[in-house]
Amino acid sequence: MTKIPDIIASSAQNAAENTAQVAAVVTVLNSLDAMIYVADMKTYELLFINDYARKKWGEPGNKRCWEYLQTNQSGPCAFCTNDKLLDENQQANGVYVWEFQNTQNGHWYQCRDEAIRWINGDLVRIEIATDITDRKSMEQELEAARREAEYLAGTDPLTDLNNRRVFFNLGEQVLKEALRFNCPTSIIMFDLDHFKLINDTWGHNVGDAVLKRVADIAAATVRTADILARIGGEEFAILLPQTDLPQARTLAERIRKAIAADVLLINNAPIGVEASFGISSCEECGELTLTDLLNIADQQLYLSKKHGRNRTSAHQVNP
Ligand SMILES: Nc1nc2c(ncn2[C@@H]2O[C@H](COP(=O)(O)OP(=O)(O)OP(=O)(O)O)[C@@H](O)[C@H]2O)c(=O)[nH]1
Repeated sequence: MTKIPDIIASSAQNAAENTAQVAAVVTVLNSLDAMIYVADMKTYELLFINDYARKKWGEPGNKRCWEYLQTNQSGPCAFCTNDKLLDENQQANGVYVWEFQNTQNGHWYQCRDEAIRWINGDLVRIEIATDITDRKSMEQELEAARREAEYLAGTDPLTDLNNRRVFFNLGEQVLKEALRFNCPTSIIMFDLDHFKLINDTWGHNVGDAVLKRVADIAAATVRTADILARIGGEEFAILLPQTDLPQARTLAERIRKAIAADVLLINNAPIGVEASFGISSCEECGELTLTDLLNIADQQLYLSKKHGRNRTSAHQVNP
C-alpha cells in the first residue's frame, strides 16, 4: 500500500502544491508530543509513523505494527482494537479510546484509535497514543492509599482483626441473608478473664501482646466465612453464618481450650490467660437485630463470668 513518503516522492512537478501540503501535514504530525501511526488493517503494514514513534521505538524498516511496537508477538496482538473500529458493515465505527501499558518500554499510553480512509480509498487504522505514565502512577498510588485507608478504617491496629464498625456492617448483612434463606446464625462473644491483673502485673505492653496472641488463636480457628472482630478492649465477637448452637459451642470450646493451653513467654516468664464465652443462636432469626443477638451473647458471657470464668454459656433464641 502507498506510504506518505512515496506520495511526496512520486508527485509530479505540476502537483508541487499538493506535495507541499502533504509535507506540511507530516511536519505537523512530527511535531506532536504523541505517537502516531497508520497501519493497514489487513496486513498490519505500517503506512506512516511520526518522529515521536521513531525516537521511542526506532526505525520501523519493514516491520508490521505488532513487530515494531510490541515485544514477544508472533502475530497480531490479542489486544488489537481493529475489530472495534469497524461496524458490522465494515464501515468506520468512530473513535475508540483505551489505555494500554506498552510491552516494550513499560510506559502507559492513552490510545485514540480510528479507522480512516487512506489515499487509495481503503480503510486503515490510525492510532494517536499519548504517554500517561506519570498520571497512571499517580492514580495507582492514590488507589493504593485509598485501599490502605479503607483497610485501616476497618481493622483493629493491635490485633489486625475486623474492628467494631466492620463487625456491625457485615453483621447486619449476614443477618439479612439468614432471614432471607432461613439459615441458623450464631454469635460467640468472649472476654479475657482477670485481664486487668495481667496489665497491672506485667504492664500494658505485655497486655497488648496477650491480646494479639489471643486474636491469632481465634483467627486460626474460625472459618473464612466467619466474622471475627475485636469489639472492645479485651472483648471479641464472632458472627457465624449458617451455624447452629451445637456447632457454635464446639467452636467456642475449641478456642477457649486453645487460649487456656497457650503460654506466652515474656523474659522467660510464662504468662497464661483464660477467657469466658457467651453464645446466642437463632434458627429462624425473624426480626432479631444484630444488637439483639449480641446482647443475648453478652448476657451469656456474663453468666460464664459469674459461674467461675473460663467456660462457655449459650442461649438458643426462639424464633
Ligand atoms: N493492654 C491492654 N489492655 C487493655 C486494652 N483495652 C482494655 N484493656 C484493659 O483490660 C482490662 C479490663 O479489666 P476488667 O474490665 O476489670 O476485666 P478483667 O480484669 O478481665 O476481669 P473479668 O472480665 O471480670 O474477668 C483493663 O485493665 C483495661 O485497661 C488494650 O487495648 N490493651
